[in-house]
Amino acid sequence: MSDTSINLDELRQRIDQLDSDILNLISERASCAQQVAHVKLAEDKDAVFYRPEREAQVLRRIMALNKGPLDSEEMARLFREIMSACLALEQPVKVAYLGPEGTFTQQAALKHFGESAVSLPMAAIDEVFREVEAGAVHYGVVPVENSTEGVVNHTLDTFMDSSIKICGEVVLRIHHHLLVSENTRRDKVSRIYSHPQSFAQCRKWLDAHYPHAERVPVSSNAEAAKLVKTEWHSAAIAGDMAAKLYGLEHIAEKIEDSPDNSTRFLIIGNQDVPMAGEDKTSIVVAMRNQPGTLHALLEPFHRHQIDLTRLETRPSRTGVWNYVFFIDFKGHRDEPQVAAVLEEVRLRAADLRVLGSYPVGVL
Ligand SMILES: O=C(O)C(=O)C[C@]1(C(=O)O)C=C[C@@H](O)C=C1
Repeated sequence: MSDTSINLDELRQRIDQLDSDILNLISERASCAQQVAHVKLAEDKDAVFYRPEREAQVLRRIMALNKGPLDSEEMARLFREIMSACLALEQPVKVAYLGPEGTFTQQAALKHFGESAVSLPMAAIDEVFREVEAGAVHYGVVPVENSTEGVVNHTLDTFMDSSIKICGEVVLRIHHHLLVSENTRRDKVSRIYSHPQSFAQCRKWLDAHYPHAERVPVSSNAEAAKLVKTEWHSAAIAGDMAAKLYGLEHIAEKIEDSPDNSTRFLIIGNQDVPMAGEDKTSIVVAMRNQPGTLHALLEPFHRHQIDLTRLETRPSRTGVWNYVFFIDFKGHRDEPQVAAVLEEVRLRAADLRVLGSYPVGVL
């Protein structure tokens, strides 16, 4: 045997030993999580098991401690899954998302909660809200804005009629691929299915590579992937989850026009989340229609040096609310400075509702 094979055996023995150590440590961690569940139940019989602020702290700490060679995001993803499995021991978490199966929203749900969460597809954004409000699921995941296409108005509008809270956010890099089935004649693609937003995000690429193919908009990327299965001359634009779900092959990868195309999703639920250390707050404010309204609304943020991360205006759907503003800013409602701003804005507004303070997305 050569030297290399002796080294290989030795290295594999070391890996086996390390795996046994990791196994024991993960089991010990899981037992700890089980004990945490008992403590929570002893304190409150309706205890909430999922703790977004704690999860954010655990992941950030791991990223800060990591010395490589694995990069910090990769390491955090491994711990994400360990924590997901630990939470499932305490209570399997049920999450509704904007379906069907295979959408980017499902990918976002699993990125945030890990693979041990039970994810349930819903046909529409309001159904996700309803399921959470009714207590049929613990949390919901809905898209709220895309870096290329802007805000998802339907999600914002649904907040106006709901008492639901925002418990978290997750940002997903969106990669679109041109997909075909094994029966597709790759040289004869004359029709492409996708969601209108995906067509918009891949327009330049399509104009350059498939200028003559018919572009057929459908309700989701996953639906597009499903349709392609049965048509020999069609392709779909969709993401990895849909490709895997329907067993499709890639003709071209990452065809989005903007290399940092990403979508932000909100985690909605019924709980107020304590401070994690790096938080955001989302509010909806109704202002009277009079000169200087926007200045009056924003001035306290400027004076208290609070960083606004998003401002959207939506038409009010009642007579009293002339303008409705959705505002996201850095900080938690329990921080004195944020509480002071909220009080000032409340005095100037016709109405103000805090949709939630929650940890800034970690992964
Ligand atoms: O610290 C807790 O409250 C736990 O339940 C433990 C734990 C973990 O595995 O670290 C699991 C689930 C929670 O969402 C947060 C953290």
